[in-house]
Amino acid sequence: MADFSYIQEFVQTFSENVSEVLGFDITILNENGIRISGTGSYKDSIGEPSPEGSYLRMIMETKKPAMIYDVIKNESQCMSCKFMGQCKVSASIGFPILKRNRSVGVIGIMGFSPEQKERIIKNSEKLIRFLHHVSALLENKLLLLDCSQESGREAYEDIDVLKNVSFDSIVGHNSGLQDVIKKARRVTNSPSTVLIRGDSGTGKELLAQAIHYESNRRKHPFVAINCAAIPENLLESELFGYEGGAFTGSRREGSIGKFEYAHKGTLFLDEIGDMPISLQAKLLRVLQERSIERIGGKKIIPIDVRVIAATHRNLEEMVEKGTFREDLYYRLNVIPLHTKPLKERRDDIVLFLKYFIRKHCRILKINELGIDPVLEQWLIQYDWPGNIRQLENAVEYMVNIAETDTIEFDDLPDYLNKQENFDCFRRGLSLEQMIAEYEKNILQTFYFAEPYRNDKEKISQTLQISLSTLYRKLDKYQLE
Ligand SMILES: Nc1ncnc2c1ncn2[C@@H]1O[C@H](COP(=O)(O)OP(=O)(O)OP(=O)(O)O)[C@@H](O)[C@H]1O
Repeated sequence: MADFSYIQEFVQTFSENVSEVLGFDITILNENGIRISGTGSYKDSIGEPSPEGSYLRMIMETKKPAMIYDVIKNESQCMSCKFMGQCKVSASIGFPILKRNRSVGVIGIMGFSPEQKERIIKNSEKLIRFLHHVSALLENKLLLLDCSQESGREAYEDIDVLKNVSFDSIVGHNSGLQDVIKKARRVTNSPSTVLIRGDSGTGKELLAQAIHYESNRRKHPFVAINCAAIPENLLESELFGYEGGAFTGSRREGSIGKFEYAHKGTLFLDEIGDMPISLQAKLLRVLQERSIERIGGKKIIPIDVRVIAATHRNLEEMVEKGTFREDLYYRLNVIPLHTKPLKERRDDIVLFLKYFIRKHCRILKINELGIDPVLEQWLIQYDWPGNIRQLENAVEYMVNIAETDTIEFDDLPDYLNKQENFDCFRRGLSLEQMIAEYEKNILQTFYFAEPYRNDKEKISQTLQISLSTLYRKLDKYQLE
């Protein structure tokens, strides 16, 4: 479901325009009380939590608009605010932002001078009506975004894995996997950094999500960033954000980074081994000091983020070669978890096949398909280089392509065809014929491979058969 993090840029530009027209400062908080837009002095605290007990937070709770016009005397609304003594606001009107009647934020018109105070008091009704419209507009914007996300996702609606992930949504009985889950369960509520190691497509991100959604941070964002997919110069601003005008081409109003988005939640740093060494030092500082500085900014912004990092790289080797900082390695590797490749947990493949067949039949709204038992065995012994992701893609393909209510060999995708010889299964050949097929393939490969091409003596030596046997077989398979 969309929240303000999806439209932060829009909300900030909108606030600036409204502020210019009305002649007041504008600020908007999200449902966690984080400032997601602000003009004037509020601009400096975008991404930061607003003061606990502030009257804007109170509006979010009561879902009712409110006005203050004398902060010092207005005890009922400002008493519990930590910043009451230092507050420079002369008057303000706040209006809740609701989404389907649920409080998702609050917008405030803020006056500081006596003149602004007077205008707010004099025009309060009009301003409240105006804020009502703004609030409805923002609600519509979020709902529209939900719709566009939903239409892309509609087909997946019933599928467990796309709902809040839990450890129960991780498929697999394999004892190694269960040990990992057991360990992960124990550390869900700890703030300590987790480092998940494992090949691509082995469920590292899924495990990270399960840790987040089962932790006491679940109501706050799970933010993922792939350090390998973003160019070095952009990665820094993506992570830490920047102030307006921090560099050529940057947005006028600046931008908050993933660390700030993930405040109180979890930041998943995927492919951490690919993080440029120049950024590693900065990341280490953030992990140690629990605060960030935006690019071009001077302010220290405290952050409360749990970091889960993942990589398929051999970090120890990288440390030795000097391409990964040793101090960062130790800082990240506090709780190490390992996800195993499919070939080390073949006992789970049958479960995955059933799970993915069911999932994709539901997506296509067709009855659940069966699978040819010989094909099932073949899939179990197949060496899945792309792991679970590749297995799922293959199943998705087969479910789409199958013509009967059972998935057959003919339904296998071509890219699997090329890697393994299974034509023999397909045609229902006898064992003798299958062996012959296999033998022919081997001879063909050697006969045409560059270092052996036509060199029968070399081929016979390598395959440890006599030259005459080789001639006989080449003749049998008509390879000459
Ligand atoms: N145990 C599991 N149960 C169900 N689905 C799984 C499991 N493990 C992985 N998957 C699915 O396989 C796909 C790949 O998993 P994921 O993205 O978590 O892997 P990864 O190790 O983070 O991959 P990469 O390193 O390439 O980013 C996802 O669609 C995920 O939902």
